[in-house]
Amino acid sequence: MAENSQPPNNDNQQEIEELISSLPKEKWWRGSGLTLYQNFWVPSDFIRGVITLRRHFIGRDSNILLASKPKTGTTWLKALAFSVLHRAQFRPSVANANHPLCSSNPHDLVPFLEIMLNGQPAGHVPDMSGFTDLQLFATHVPYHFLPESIHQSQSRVIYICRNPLDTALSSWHFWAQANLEGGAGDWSMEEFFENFCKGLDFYGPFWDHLLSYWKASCERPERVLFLKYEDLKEDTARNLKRIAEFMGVPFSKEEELDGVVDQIVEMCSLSNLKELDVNKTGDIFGYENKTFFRKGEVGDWANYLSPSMVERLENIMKEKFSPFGLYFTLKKTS
Ligand SMILES: Nc1ncnc2c1ncn2[C@@H]1O[C@H](COP(=O)(O)OS(=O)(=O)O)[C@@H](OP(=O)(O)O)[C@H]1O
Repeated sequence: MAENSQPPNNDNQQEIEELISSLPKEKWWRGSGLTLYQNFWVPSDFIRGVITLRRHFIGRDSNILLASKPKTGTTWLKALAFSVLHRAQFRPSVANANHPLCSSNPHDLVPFLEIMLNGQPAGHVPDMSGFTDLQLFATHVPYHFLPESIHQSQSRVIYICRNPLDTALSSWHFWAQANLEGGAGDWSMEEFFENFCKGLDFYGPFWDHLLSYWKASCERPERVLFLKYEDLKEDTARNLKRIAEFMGVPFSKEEELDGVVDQIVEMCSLSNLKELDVNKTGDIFGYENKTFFRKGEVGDWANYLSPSMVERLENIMKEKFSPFGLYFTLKKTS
C-alpha cells in the first residue's frame, strides 16, 4: 500500500510491516539503511517510531519540540533549551557539578520522540501519558510528519537549521567517525556529497526538510521559531533570550543582571560540553558520545569542499530556497 493515503484508523502489526516492506529502501553508511516514507529518507532503524509518531502521538499544549535535520545544532539546542527550562531547579553554571549536563549527554536529557516510540511494537497504540508529561522533546522528522494533535494544540516548535555546506561536511565527519558495525557501502566524500545533493541522506532531502519548518514559521511565528546555527554562533546570548521568551520562560531583568544568560551560554558551549567526562566516554543510540562534538565552526566547508561542490550546493540553495525568501550567508573560516 502506498502511504500517500490517510493512515488507517485501526492499523495493526501486519499492516505496518506490509507498508514498511513496500517502501523503497537504500543502503546507507556502514550497513545501516534508509527507507523512503512520504518522500523523505527515514533511517530504517527508526521507521516504526516515525510512523507511530505521525499516527498516534498526542501532543499537549505544554509540549515544546526541538526539531532539526541531523548535524545542524541539535545537541547544542537541546543543552540550551534544557538549561533554560530547568534553571530554577538546576543552577546553570560551569561550577555546578550537580547540573544534569555534567552527568548526561544532552541527548539523554531531551529524548527523540521517534526513538522513544520506536521501542513500541509496530501497530501498537502505546499509552502516551507517561511521555506527554515531559515538556521537552526532540525530533528529526519534517514539520508535516508531526501529528495533527501537535498542529492543533498550543505546543511550540523550535527548529534549528544550518547552512547546507557545513551540514553536509558535519554529516560526512560524523558518519566517517561513527564506530558502527557493518561495513557495507563505505562511500568516499564525493559519493556522500553526491547522495546529499540528491536528497539521499538522513531525513533528506535537506531542502524539503528546511522548507517545511520555514514555511510553518512564516505562517505561525508564535508557534514555530526558526533558528539558524550561524546566528546562534554569532550572538548566542541574544538568541538564547529569544528561545526563553518563545518557550514562555523569559529571563527577568534580575536574572540578566545576575549573569544567568551568560552562565547558560558558557555551560552549553562546545568547549565546555566537549571536555566533560560524560561526553568523552559512553554512547547513545549506538554512537559514541564524543562524535556529537567536533569543531562547531561556521564555514569549515571551505577547508574540505571543492569549488564544484560549493557551486552545486549554491545552485540548489538558489533554486529551492530563494523563492521562499530563505537565504544563508556563506562565510568561510579563515
Ligand atoms: N555546544 C555546541 N555548540 C556549538 N556546536 C556544537 C555544540 N555541540 C555540538 N556542536 C556541533 O554541532 C554539530 C553536530 O550537530 P547535531 O548536534 O545536530 O548532531 S545530531 O543530529 O544530534 O547527531 C557538530 O558540528 P561540526 O563540528 O561542524 O561537525 C558539532 O561539533
